[in-house]
Amino acid sequence: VTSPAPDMDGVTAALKAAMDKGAPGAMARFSGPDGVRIRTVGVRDRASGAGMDTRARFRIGSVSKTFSSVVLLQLVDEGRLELDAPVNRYLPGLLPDERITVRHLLTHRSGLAEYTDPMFDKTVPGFEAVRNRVFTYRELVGLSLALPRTGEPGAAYSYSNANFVVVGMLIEHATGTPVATQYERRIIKPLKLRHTSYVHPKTSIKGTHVRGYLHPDEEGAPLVDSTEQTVSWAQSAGAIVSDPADLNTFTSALMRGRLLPPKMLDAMTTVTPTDTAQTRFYGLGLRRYDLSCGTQIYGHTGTVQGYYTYAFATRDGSRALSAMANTSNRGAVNTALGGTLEAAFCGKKTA
Ligand SMILES: CC1(C)S[C@@H]2[C@H](NC(=O)CCCC[C@H](NC(=O)C[NH3+])C(=O)[O-])C(=O)N2[C@H]1C(=O)[O-]
Repeated sequence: VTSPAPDMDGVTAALKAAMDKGAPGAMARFSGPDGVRIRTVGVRDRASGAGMDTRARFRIGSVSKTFSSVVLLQLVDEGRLELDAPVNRYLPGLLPDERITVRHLLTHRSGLAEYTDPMFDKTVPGFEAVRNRVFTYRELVGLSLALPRTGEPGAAYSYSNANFVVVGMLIEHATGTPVATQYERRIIKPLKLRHTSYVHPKTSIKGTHVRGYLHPDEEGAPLVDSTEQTVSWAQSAGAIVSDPADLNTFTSALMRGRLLPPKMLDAMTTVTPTDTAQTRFYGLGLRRYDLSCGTQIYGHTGTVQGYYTYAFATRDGSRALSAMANTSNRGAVNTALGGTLEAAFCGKKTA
């Protein structure tokens, strides 16, 4: 079955809509059987006026969770961790409930509370309070445990960065190395992701990069340049830097089975619904979106101060799209940017 050609006019329209809603710029890169298509709108740097550029790096936020999930699932495949083992078997005393398992973390069903809700309740003050801070994993887990749990282990999906902070702790416990080493050895080097890095707690982004701009809560207040930050509030839940080409390489390679053996990839892509409409699903550190044309795409979304990201591929890895807009705290921008997915994977709408 031949797949539909991407509707790149539709992708451009979605990027322009993201700008209309408040993004200084946006970009998308599609990789498919007929090659690569790129589109850019607006600027990657408001001060210099430098145009958006698909060779520029940016913060991918929670797309990092899929990188962390791949490393953890490789460790499971190597017999060094067990998916259905209690987290406390590996990290004694860390969590107050022995029933919370490794799988509960990867599916956001642990009941661990989302500490970024209070942290970023006031968007700019919250960001300024942490942008140069360096947290330990245990401090972040402590912030979550200070809040009421969201449910019983295994009961309901409730997204929390805390889950993937603990995933980072498990990776470091099982390997005796920092997560950065594992990303490099297991994903970045094998896939030759030359513009992907985990530089926590450094605040700068090396090479050509996109500057990110945070919308304050107060309507009409000037944008805040949020490019430089440690992202220590997220770490293994959101601190990776990458670019569109590397993200497409990553999602395609993952779906083609280059990072995980078939049974582990099947486990990762076994999903449950996260919305009542049953078009949004979550597996093990991986989202599945069911598009209007029947195509199912797998990947992750990201929201980090100044950057919205989508990084998805088809189940056979033959088609991939990554899209980014350099603003955040502006839901309408995120929604508009999401329009690139339907255009890219479903092609031109027939009348
Ligand atoms: C589930 C999400 C959306 S939130 C989660 C993670 N990002 C964060 O936890 C940061 C949230 C605050 C970001 C900030 N918002 C505020 O400060 C609002 N007061 C902004 O918009 O820059 C990520 O990335 N994930 C997204 C994901 O997985 O798509």
